[in-house]
Amino acid sequence: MADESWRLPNSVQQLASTVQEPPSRYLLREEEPLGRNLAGTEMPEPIPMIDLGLLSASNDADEAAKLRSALLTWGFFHVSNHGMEASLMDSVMTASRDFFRLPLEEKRKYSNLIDGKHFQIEGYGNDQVKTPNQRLDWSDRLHLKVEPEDERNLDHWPMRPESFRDVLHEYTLKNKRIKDDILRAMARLLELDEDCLVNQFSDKALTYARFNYYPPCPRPDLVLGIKPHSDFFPLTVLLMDKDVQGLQVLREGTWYNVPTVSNYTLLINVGVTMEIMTNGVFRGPVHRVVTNAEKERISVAVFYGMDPEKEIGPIADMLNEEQPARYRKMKNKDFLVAHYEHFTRGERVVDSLKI
Ligand SMILES: O=C(O)CCC(=O)C(=O)O
Ligand SMILES: [Fe+2]
Repeated sequence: MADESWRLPNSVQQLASTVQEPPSRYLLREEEPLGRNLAGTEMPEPIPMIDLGLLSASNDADEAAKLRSALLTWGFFHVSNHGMEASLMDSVMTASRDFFRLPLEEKRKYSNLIDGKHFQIEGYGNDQVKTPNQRLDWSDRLHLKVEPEDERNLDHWPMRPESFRDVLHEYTLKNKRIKDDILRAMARLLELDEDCLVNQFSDKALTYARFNYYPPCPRPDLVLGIKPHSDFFPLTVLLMDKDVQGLQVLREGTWYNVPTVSNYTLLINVGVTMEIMTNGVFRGPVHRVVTNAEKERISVAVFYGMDPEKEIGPIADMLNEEQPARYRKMKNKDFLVAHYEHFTRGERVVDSLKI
């Protein structure tokens, strides 16, 4: 029988503690479409910081202008004054760190491989490996469905550290309000009805949390923590490691380093579904994560998606004769499958939907 062991990736955390050189499957190749220079460039101006409390309470014109500029240039923005307690943000980071510190056999209880073989989206592990020469990312992750709440697969929710489940539940509740405030502000910028974007997310809408763990890497010049991608779901709320930089954003052909933030802000970005809904006005930025030779890095992303049965397409109120639809419609769940196909090849699914 053919050797299929290439389908089963290692825990990168374990690899990092045992090898001097990353195996060749992790190394960037010369023909890398977006370049092999991983150093990144300093941003010409920082990603805007939006005072969400001010923006939500009074639709403050300066904050709205900053949000518009952030969405049109970076596709990313920081939010402060968002109402989430600093202590909760610390607890999320601590629970994540404690989870990844558990022995491998404990983490594997939540594996994303059924019977150690068949890939599923939820659980602890790595990307699906589809071909023997697929380049692999230098990270492990835990990916969990958090909403709809009655569809949570608690089998995948860690029992250790003990606080993990409660902390994630609490974090999800607090994040939801932040997401709605942001969506309302974005709808106002588009001169849509204020609830137009919020209403795209029904009670069947999917929300996933993804805990990313990037171990130290002996070759940060040749290995990526996460390959270039645009997020799929309309909105991502990211809690970044306060001490270790790693995220890079692509803008007009240049990779920019996103500096760490020491205060309790959240980093928000839009994804390709938002790009389609807004008919290409708010574009899902391409980003990637580089590794660090000495330090581990952790991030926690919450991805806000839609009902899988819903059809995704440009919002009707945004279309007219001058602005015809630029993207085909597609059922969300079919779109998600197409996204993962493109993702493992390092391509953007949204480009395949352009009319
Ligand atoms: O680790 C980060 O800063 C970004 C992670 C990311 O891009 C993702 O999980 O989609
Ligand atoms: Fe991402």
